Amino acid sequence: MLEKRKPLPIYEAVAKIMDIKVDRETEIVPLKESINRFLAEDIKANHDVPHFNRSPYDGFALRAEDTRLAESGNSVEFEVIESLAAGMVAEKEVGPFQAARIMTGALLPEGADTVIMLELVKTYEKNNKDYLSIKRKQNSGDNISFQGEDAKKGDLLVKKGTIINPGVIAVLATFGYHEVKVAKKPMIGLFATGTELLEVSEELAPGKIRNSNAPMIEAQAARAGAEAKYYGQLPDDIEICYAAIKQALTEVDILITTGGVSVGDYDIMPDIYKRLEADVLFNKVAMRPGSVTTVARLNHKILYGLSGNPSACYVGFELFVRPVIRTKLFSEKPHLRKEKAWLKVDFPKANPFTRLIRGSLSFEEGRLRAEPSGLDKSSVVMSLAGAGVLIILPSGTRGYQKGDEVEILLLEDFEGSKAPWENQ
Ligand SMILES: Nc1nc2c(c(=O)[nH]1)N[C@H]1C(S)=C(S)[C@@H](COP(=O)(O)OP(=O)(O)OC[C@H]3O[C@@H](n4cnc5c(N)ncnc54)[C@H](O)[C@@H]3O)O[C@H]1N2
Ligand code: MOO
Ligand SMILES: [Mg+2]
Repeated sequence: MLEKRKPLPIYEAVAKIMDIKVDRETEIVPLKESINRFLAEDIKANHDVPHFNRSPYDGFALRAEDTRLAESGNSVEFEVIESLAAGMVAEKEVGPFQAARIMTGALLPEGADTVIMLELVKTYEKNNKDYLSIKRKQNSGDNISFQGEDAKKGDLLVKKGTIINPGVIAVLATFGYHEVKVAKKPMIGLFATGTELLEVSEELAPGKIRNSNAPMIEAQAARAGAEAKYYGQLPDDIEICYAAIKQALTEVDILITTGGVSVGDYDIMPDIYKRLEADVLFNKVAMRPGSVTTVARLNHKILYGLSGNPSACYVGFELFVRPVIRTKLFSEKPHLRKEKAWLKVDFPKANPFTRLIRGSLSFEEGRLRAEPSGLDKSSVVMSLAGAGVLIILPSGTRGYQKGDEVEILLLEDFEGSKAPWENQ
């Protein structure tokens, strides 16, 4: 008689995993290689930005008080005493009725408190000297990029755990970070189990299928910010699997296997956990796909037994592996980001388990709509290609109708969420 498995609600399964204390390591990488890595320290402004008052326009820097009488019927004349390109420092102070020609980005000369745009002045020469006249009053502070207007020294700009995007790179460059302290990419061991599996490059044969889970998980790990160490395919043979898994556990702290976790004659992972004397946290989750997802602990190591069925494997990774990776990457929002959308189709069938439909999003009449990206079956691959979200359909006695508001989990988002699971 088969041992009866107790399905755990998703939030309990997630909580059990998140209770495990994981270590976090850091490393220093060149700024240019830091894209998509996770910051391992808060970034604070180590100086004001800009660190001097500067001109936002090509024009003339002068004293606003001297323009008091300038108006359309009355032009006021200024002598141009020097010309300032960006990067230059003025040699002269701007005195009464004097102006310095100035370019965008140049340090404002002493004495000047406003800049007038080149287009608004008339320039001319008189007695071998340069002059300008203006017919418009300026106020002190007009057209100046003030010191510290972008960032003040000491401001907290980017928090630890933030993914480094091109904007963050610009911030880091501004403050002189030619090297950045980032979280080390977690290394995750990976085996695909199944005697039926062919390598991707192999020709099809009767009863055999190509191994799509391993490359998929490698890509999911990369998307989450980790690296997968792929140990290869294993036949459904307990001795071979046990030896290979035991060896891999000497090298990695997180080990994923796919396949062999259900109740079939060749589903050997439960016996392997027993032999390893690993503590099985759960072996059934009240969700579909991925109900057979099994997670076990061996000291501080985590063993993930993801389903062999591709859609179940995919969902199991996103719900249970990704948040651990993101936690190791210092993220305070390690889970998939949760938002709301309207259903575009009916789901008339009630389900005893929460369903996570692989879906895509669109905007219609200003509203976010979600619809399945393919067949909603645990064994399918094709719906994964178009999946941008997981549509959450909580378990219960009723189905769902087109137009119902539902929660969705975003698969390709940089924000994440703190705790998406409440009672499911
Ligand atoms: N009597 C029962 N049968 C099944 C149950 C159950 O509760 N009672 N659960 C079903 C559910 S739900 C799922 S999901 C699957 C889980 O199966 P396993 O995790 O044990 O995985 P396998 O049996 O090894 O393979 C399942 C399926 O996936 C294909 N597969 C496996 N590995 C790969 C891979 N690397 N790439 C692509 N496809 C792969 C494999 O050929 C099988 O078709 O069990 C149900 N059965
Ligand atoms: O683990 Mo299964 O995916 O619920 O279909
Ligand atoms: Mg099986």
